[in-house]
Amino acid sequence: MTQLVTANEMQQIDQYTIDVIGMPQDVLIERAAMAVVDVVGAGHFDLNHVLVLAGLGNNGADGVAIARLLYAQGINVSLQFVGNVNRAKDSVKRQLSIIEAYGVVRSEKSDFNEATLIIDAIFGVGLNNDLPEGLQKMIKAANHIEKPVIAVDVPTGVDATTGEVRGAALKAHTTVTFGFKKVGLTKRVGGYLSGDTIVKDVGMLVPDDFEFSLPIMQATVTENATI
Ligand SMILES: NC(=O)C1=CN([C@@H]2O[C@H](COP(=O)(O)OP(=O)(O)OC[C@H]3O[C@@H](n4cnc5c(N)ncnc54)[C@H](OP(=O)(O)O)[C@@H]3O)[C@@H](O)[C@H]2O)[C@@H](O)CC1
Ligand SMILES: [K+]
Repeated sequence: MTQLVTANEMQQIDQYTIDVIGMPQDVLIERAAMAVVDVVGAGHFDLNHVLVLAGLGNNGADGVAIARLLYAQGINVSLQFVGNVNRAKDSVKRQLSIIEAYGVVRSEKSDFNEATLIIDAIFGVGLNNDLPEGLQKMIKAANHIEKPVIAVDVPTGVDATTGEVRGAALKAHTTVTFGFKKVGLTKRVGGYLSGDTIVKDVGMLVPDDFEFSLPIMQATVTENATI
């Protein structure tokens, strides 16, 4: 039984948790990062060279925190910031200043070929337009060499509500999504590109009077194999 949410509903829940409950945003980001690091370390991926792609919003903040945690575990990780770092949100800038102290390698170009695993933390539920041309090209190149990708919250380029692709989208082996399963991960191309989707609780709270607009998704047939 999975409650599905739209991107907007997830953002409302995020904001309620931070603004009303008073949960610090950096705590949510750290818990999101730890949730992804758990999946990275679960033994299904070659961690010889992990490449984290981080964007300029909170999805990117998750990515920078993930790079820091992997580095602290002694994993060979490099961080590529995607976008104009001057336009990055404060949450990302805080993570970038913390990671400076750890000495994590920052890679400017996409060294996809050396990477054995890509962590996609470019865009999440805040995607609100088609991706910029340059990023579309990068994503198509990454999909072409078929490196395993773990998507943070939503595969970059997938609309978390409609499941449509906004110009181009990374194909994920696994998507670690926070709080609730975004409906865009279950339908149209989004359902295919998200790969195995794991929902992880990061401590978000739902207002008592919150009205979900979507039904609770019955478990898929395979999950009901006993019937
Ligand atoms: N909130 C929380 O507490 C928690 C959030 N969490 C994480 O935050 C993620 C949501 O973060 P987010 O809202 O910052 O949006 P995100 O997806 O990072 O996009 C970044 C910015 O990019 C921009 N942009 C959008 N589309 C664009 C395009 N096509 N081309 C170019 N630019 C584009 C747009 O900026 P704008 O254009 O609106 O100025 C947008 O703001 C969520 O998925 C989860 O991973 C977790 O840590 C748990 C706690
Ligand atoms: K992402």
